[in-house]
Amino acid sequence: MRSQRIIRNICSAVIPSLRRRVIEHAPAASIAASLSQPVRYATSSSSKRWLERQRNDYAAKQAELKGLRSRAGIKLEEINTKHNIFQSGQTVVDLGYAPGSWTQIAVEKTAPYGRVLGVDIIPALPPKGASTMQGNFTDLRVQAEMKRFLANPRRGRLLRPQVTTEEEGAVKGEVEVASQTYIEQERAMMKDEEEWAAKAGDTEGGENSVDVVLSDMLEPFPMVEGLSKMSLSKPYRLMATSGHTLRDQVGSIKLCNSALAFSIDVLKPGGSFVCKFYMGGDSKLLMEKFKQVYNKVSITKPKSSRSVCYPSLVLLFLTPLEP
Ligand SMILES: C[S@@+](CC[C@H](N)C(=O)[O-])C[C@H]1O[C@@H](n2cnc3c(N)ncnc32)[C@H](O)[C@@H]1O
Repeated sequence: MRSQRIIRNICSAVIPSLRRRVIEHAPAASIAASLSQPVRYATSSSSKRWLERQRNDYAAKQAELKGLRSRAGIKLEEINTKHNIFQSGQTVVDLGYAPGSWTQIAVEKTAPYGRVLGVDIIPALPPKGASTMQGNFTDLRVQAEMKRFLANPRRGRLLRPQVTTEEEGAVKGEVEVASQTYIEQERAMMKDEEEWAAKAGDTEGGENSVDVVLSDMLEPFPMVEGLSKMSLSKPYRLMATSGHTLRDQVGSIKLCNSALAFSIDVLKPGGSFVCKFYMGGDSKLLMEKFKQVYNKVSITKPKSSRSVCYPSLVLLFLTPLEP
């Protein structure tokens, strides 16, 4: 009886939903067994529906074929095909990058000399070729750190071309890369960053440093389950939407306002801003703000966007910025 009570207490502190579903009627042994089997979630009827939908979803299949971390990357590809946002060598900032498929697309489209900086409030493995920070984007100290990163045009950028084919290797950099060890390359990069930090002092900088700002942030919802996924390779996904339309719209618009202010600070004239938000509520007001700042404002709903109970729109803003 005592051991059952101890386990019950641990469970109630860690996984409230399990407490409700399992503990009330289960003996201690089966409680322990169920704790070691998070697969439970995958067998619920909503998870089955989700798996079924993923199986029949062309964007999910495409994403899997391309090795993307989620189907969201296919939406960004569609937007890029339509509006031609990315060029090789650009600097891209991805706000709310986790799990990382927009970042993956940005890295691919700006290769080999581009640089991509992702920021997210949850921990997630940085996609290959990108730099990432973990923090709450709405915190101005996090934004200051990002601006300091962006101010140094060499930071986060591959200084020498990646040798991918024999032909490319023969053109540039092959001898230099081959003659340097990994440690030597790391040391050179650290020296460069130290010199830059000494030169820049405490200033944030970062104005006119970014070609594309992406924002796919959604207002996080408090964690209620899924804590077992809290790892770098399999991060816990903050629940994206709460199911309460107005709450989600308000949260999404708040994050867009933050991203808009940041984009004004860092975007180069002629740069682009891609921002997702839920239409409704104050979104008309937000649109007016965007129109005051950007020359061209275009609303687009990618083919691969799922139709949800209220329309989720991806907005594309093309500059130049007004003086
Ligand atoms: C829909 S997901 C982004 C998916 C991503 N574009 C991709 O392709 O994989 C939204 C992300 O926004 C992040 N987010 C929400 N609020 C944030 C904040 N204040 N600061 C940083 N990230 C935030 C969430 O943690 C979540 O990972």
